[in-house]
Amino acid sequence: METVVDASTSEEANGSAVEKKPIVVFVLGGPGSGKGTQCAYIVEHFGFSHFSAGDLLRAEMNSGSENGLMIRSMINEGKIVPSEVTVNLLQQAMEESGNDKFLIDGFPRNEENRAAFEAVTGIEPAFVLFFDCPKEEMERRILNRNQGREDDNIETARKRFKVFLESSLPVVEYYESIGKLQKIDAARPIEEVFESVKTVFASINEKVKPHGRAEKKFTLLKLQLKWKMNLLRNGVCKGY
Ligand SMILES: Nc1ncnc2c1ncn2[C@@H]1O[C@H](COP(=O)(O)OP(=O)(O)OP(=O)(O)O)[C@@H](O)[C@H]1O
Ligand SMILES: O=c1ccn([C@@H]2O[C@H](COP(=O)(O)O)[C@@H](O)[C@H]2O)c(=O)[nH]1
Ligand SMILES: [Mg+2]
Repeated sequence: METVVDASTSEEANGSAVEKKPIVVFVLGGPGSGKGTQCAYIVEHFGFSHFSAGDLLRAEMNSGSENGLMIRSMINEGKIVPSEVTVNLLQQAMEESGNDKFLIDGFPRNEENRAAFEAVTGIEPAFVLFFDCPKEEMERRILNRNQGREDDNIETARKRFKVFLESSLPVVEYYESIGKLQKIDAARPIEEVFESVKTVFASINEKVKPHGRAEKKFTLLKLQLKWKMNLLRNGVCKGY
């Protein structure tokens, strides 16, 4: 597996810094594999902002927005919500965070998601964490979660798992093929899983050093401008 390359510290041959891009880490894994749990620890230790695409969609669903009914029906069927909706929510959350280091949890879910995020934001992940967990263990965790999620029932869990195998695993395999995948054995107790996660982040920590305050603000302004230009150029998201 190739070592992680961080987009934020690219330098020209003469050593002068060119562009500081936001640092994005995608966090993938089957339903109930422990993505949200581990992200909370990563935030605490490594100063990232964490955005779960599923959480953003559930908030949008409950906000009374025009997409609410569509999102509810997709979530209850374990289906993948159209990219323009999810990318829009992620982009908004990233802009509003004031941070420039992001953990994007549960996204991209399929190839279309992956391509849309890249086309709209111009950002590729520094690396991708993949929580690898057996189906039976994921099922057990979902059914014991008890957080009032409408999709935490055996019927929807199985649909989500099928969609994960058919649509999300190919994305995981894509990142493996380009050397960006960091695979973690997620079947172990939470603390043990986090030990492995820590090792991954510690080994790339030098490369993902936090930007200074002024630098951070400048990065975000450039980011917003770039997104707007990408939209004008590509028109990827019909909803804008
Ligand atoms: N390593 C672990 N061992 C045992 N239980 C765990 C572990 N990690 C997480 N859990 C528990 O399993 C449940 C699912 O975890 P979590 O919500 O983090 O998964 P997720 O990957 O975000 O799921 P989803 O894709 O459905 O959002 C939670 O109740 C959590 O406390
Ligand atoms: O990028 C995404 C993320 C999620 N969904 C939908 O939400 C549910 C729940 O997602 P969790 O990651 O388990 O919170 C998922 O089954 C999808 O229906 C999505 O469409 N796109
Ligand atoms: Mg989650």
